[in-house]
Amino acid sequence: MDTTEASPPNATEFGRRYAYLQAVLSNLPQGISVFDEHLRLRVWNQGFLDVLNLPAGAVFDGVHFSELIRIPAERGEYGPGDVEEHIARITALALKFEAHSFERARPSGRTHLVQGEPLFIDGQLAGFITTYTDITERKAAEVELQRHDNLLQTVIESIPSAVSLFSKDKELILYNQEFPRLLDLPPSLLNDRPVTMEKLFRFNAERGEYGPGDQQAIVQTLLVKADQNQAHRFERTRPNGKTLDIRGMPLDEGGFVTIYTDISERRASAEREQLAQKVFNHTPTGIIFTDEVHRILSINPATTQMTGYEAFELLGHTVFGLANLPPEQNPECFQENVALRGSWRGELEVTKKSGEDFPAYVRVTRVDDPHSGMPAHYIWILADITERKEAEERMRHIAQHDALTGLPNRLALLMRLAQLLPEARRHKLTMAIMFLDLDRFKIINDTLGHPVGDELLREVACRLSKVVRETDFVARLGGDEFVVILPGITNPSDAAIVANKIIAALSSPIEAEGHELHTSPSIGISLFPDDGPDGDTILKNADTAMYHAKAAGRNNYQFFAADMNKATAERLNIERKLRHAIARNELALCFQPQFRADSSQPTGVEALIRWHHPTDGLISPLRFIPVAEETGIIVEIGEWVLLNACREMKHWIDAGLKPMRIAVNVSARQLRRRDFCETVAGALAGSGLPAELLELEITESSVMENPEEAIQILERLGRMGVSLAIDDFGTGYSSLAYLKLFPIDHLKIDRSFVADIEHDLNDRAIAFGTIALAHSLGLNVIAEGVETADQLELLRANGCDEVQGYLFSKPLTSAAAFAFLHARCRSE
Ligand SMILES: Nc1nc2c(ncn2[C@@H]2O[C@H](COP(=O)(O)O[C@H]3[C@@H](O)[C@H](n4cnc5c(=O)[nH]c(N)nc54)O[C@@H]3COP(=O)(O)O)[C@@H](O)[C@H]2O)c(=O)[nH]1
Repeated sequence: MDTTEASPPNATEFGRRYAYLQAVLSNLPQGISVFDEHLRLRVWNQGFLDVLNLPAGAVFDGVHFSELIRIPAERGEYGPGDVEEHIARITALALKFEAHSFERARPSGRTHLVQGEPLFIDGQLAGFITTYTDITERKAAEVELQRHDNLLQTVIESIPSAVSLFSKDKELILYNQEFPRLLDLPPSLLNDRPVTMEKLFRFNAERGEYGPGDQQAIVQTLLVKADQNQAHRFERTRPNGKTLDIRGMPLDEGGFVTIYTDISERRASAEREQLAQKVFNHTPTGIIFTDEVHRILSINPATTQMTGYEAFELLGHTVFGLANLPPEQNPECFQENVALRGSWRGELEVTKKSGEDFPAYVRVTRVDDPHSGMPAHYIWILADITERKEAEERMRHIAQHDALTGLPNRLALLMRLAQLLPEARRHKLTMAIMFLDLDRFKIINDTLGHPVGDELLREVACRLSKVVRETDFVARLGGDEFVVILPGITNPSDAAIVANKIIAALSSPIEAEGHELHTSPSIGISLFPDDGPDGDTILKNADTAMYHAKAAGRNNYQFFAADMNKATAERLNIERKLRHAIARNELALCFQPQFRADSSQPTGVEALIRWHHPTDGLISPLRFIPVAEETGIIVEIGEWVLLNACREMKHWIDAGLKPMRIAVNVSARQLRRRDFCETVAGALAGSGLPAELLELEITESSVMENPEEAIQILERLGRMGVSLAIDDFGTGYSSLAYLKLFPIDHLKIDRSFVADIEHDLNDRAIAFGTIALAHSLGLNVIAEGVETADQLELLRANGCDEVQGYLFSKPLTSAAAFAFLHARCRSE
């Protein structure tokens, strides 16, 4: 209808136009209704009646909207509930005159699209027009399409790969959830439609998915390939390490279906398998693959190399013919155990084809059947540990043996004791432990050098090992200390027999680096269980007994006695206190005068040390000098005595005493020190005493420890002007040959010979013989310990030159000695 005509229509024309309009309305495939602004029906067609299934009588010009909708409302077409409320609600909506569009399913089974638009005439609201389009068929087609789509989506979702479908225009039109997940495509990218192939290529190129290079060029190349519309398949490893298998298939109507499958695991397992095979073939470790009862199924080359067996020689045999289980374990128990626990590891002996055995570290691992879960196979891993075992053995030997002598060391001794003691306890056996120390070893080592000392120790070790039985045990603890264990002795005398054998074995001289050495052992013996319940105690007690053997004159043995420990404790106590004695000013000197035997004129004094301990009182030198010697403290004490004795005599001379000799005792240990002569020179220089007034008393035994060296030292001292006396003469074993060579001035007869000189003919013979000997060598003789006039007379009558003893004076304090000597000299 042309509505643009300029002149208004007349009534006829208007009627014609109205008829046209009615015809249009009647022929429209849709229903149509027009309500005015008061919701009164003004225009409608048959379609409107049909769609809403309204009786013809109910529809007339001016009927109100609410009257018309009452009909479907009463039929329940707006759902259950109050009819008036439905009418009021829908009428209120209509009164809003808003555009609307909705689909409504009718009871007839048909679906209508209801679309309403407000109607304006000359800019004024004039009602609304509603069209009712039957979309039943279209809906059905849409539903069917949707069903297909859903089906397709279900299918592609069920594919365990990512799937994408590009249209012939290269737009992404379909994909499953795996597609964005596997390719890490963000929703923002996929929701921003259209998603073109180029967009995806670009996105991937930018994030480096296709590797390095010019991104634009990469995208172009890919697009060119896509244009070729050919089926393709390739693998791509993504930057995240995942490997994808990508297959593209062109569609007949254009476009592409692409399937992306994650083959990372497949790839990795293939690589693992290859690697496992390489390991199997090239590892130096033996690998044996068995069935569930340990029958060999395959072996690797290393197993052949280790055992000498080729695979065909072992296949079908059980591993137990190769790897020997410990005797206490039988194969059945072993199998049960491994089946139960899943693995076993330990050391086994493996027998080679040659019959030889070698130690192997073995690990057995159960492999279960993946379906039944039952043990199906076992993997035996064998590592030849021969070298490790040998190295361990070497290390063990080094750790437990003394490098010098090859004897077991302290560690081995303790381990052996730990083994033997429980056995001895169980079988009620007696065991002897001998602690052995070499007499004079330190002197030999210090004076002749360590190589000589080492040679001596090696020879002693050799002799000890030969003396004892194979079942006995000899160890070196270090230095010159050895321990011998006699595990099963019947009674203590057995130990004494062995001790005597040891003394005899060491009595013959030892040749070392051109020196003929004489050594002897001091042996302490303790018995288990009598002398201690454990290894530590019996070792300690054997040591204590050894100390007593030394004190008893060396080259002997002593059995441990309980009271020895008391002596040891006292010795330790003295040592502890003695270390502070000088610093705490507890030491002092006293002086015993010496006289001419014929005229009783003073010839000098002997300086004697005294120790005034603040709580223990006066401690005799007989108690502390041996401890000082043994511990080496004597060196410091000796220097102190030397300096102070020289100072006293100088002080007395300065105070008016006629100059006379002062004798100072020197211990063997002092004499052995290389700087001894310098110490003496220092004392003389420090005191200002002339060297001729100093006499050093050196015991016979200390010069005889190393006579050759003693000669050199004594000669040096002689050249300095110091005179020398051999103290305690007769108690040791002086060699006359040496005595002649010593540059000495006095021989001092020990007081033990003087004490009984009146009654004991032997002592008398020794004393008189000493006087004669000394005189024949041009030496003066001084007798000590003269207590009686008869003793003096006997000595004097037999030519003794000088005397010292209580008969004349006891040792005196400095002041008393000065007064005594000063008075005697003045009266001369
Ligand atoms: N290395 C050092 N040894 C020293 C030193 N001072 C002492 N000693 C040695 O200690 C031992 C014991 O000495 P002491 O108790 O002093 O006894 C001396 C005299 O008191 C004692 N004596 C002297 N006359 C008599 C006597 O008529 N009867 C008797 N029963 N005893 C007497 O003799 C000891 C002197 O001995 P000696 O040295 O052998 O001349 C002793 O071995 C001392 O040597 C020291 O500073 N350093």
